[in-house]
Amino acid sequence: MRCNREELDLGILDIFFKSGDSASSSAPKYTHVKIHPQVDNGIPRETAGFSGGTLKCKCSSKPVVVQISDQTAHNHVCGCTKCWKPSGAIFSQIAVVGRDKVKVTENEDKLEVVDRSAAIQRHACTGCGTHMYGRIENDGHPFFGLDFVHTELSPQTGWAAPTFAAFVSSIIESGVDPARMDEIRGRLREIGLPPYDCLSPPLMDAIATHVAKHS
Ligand SMILES: N[C@@H](CCC(=O)N[C@@H](CS)C(=O)NCC(=O)O)C(=O)O
Ligand SMILES: [Zn+2]
Ligand SMILES: [Zn+2]
Repeated sequence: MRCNREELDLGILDIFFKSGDSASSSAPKYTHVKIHPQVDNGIPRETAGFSGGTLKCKCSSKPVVVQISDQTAHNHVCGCTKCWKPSGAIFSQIAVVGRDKVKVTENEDKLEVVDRSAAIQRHACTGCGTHMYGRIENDGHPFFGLDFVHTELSPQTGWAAPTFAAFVSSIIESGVDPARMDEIRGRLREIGLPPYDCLSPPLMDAIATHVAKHS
C-alpha cells in the first residue's frame, strides 16, 4: 500500500497521541487508597537465599518472640475478618511456612488461641492482641503442615514478597463501604496484587486437588 506524506504524518501523530494516552492511563490513579503499611509505599523485595528470622509482638515489656527457620511462601494480603491486621489497615499480610520451622522462643505463656473452632488456630498475644502464628491441627485439611505468619513483625528484611490479594470482598464485613470496592481493587491491581474473593488460582487448585484425591 502506498501512502502520501500527509497520511504518513497523520499516522505518526496518531501513534504519538496513542502512546501519550497509554502513558497517562498507566500512571497510578489510586495512590490515596491505603491497603497495608507493608505494601502502600512499594513492596519490599525478597532476598534470594533468605532463610528466616524472628517475629516479635507489639508488647513493650516481655514481648513474645517466634523463630522462623525458613523463607515463607504464598505471601499475600488478606481481607478476611479473622486475620490480624495492624491498626488502621483494611488488609492483613500473611504467608505460610512449614510448622516444623516455627518455634516460640520467648514468653510463650502469653499466647492464647483466639478461636478454637476455626480451621486456623491463631495464637495471639494476650498483652497486645498480635497474632504470632496460625496453625492447622486437622490433619485432613488441605494446608495441614503449614503455619500462617505475619512477617511484618520481623526486624529482618528479605522475606517472600506478597503476590496477590485474597478474600477482598470480605473487607465489607469489617465495615468498609461497598462503594469503595472499585478503587480498592484498582489500587491492588496497580501495586501488582491481583484481587481474588477467595484464594489465588494456584491455591484454590491445590485445595481442589486435595479434595479430589480424598473423595
Ligand atoms: N468472609 C469471611 C471469610 C473468612 C475465611 O474464610 N478466611 C479464610 C482466609 S484466612 C480462611 O481460610 N479461614 C480459615 C480460618 O479462619 O480458620 C470473613 O471475612 O470472616
Ligand atoms: Zn504482645
Ligand atoms: Zn484471612
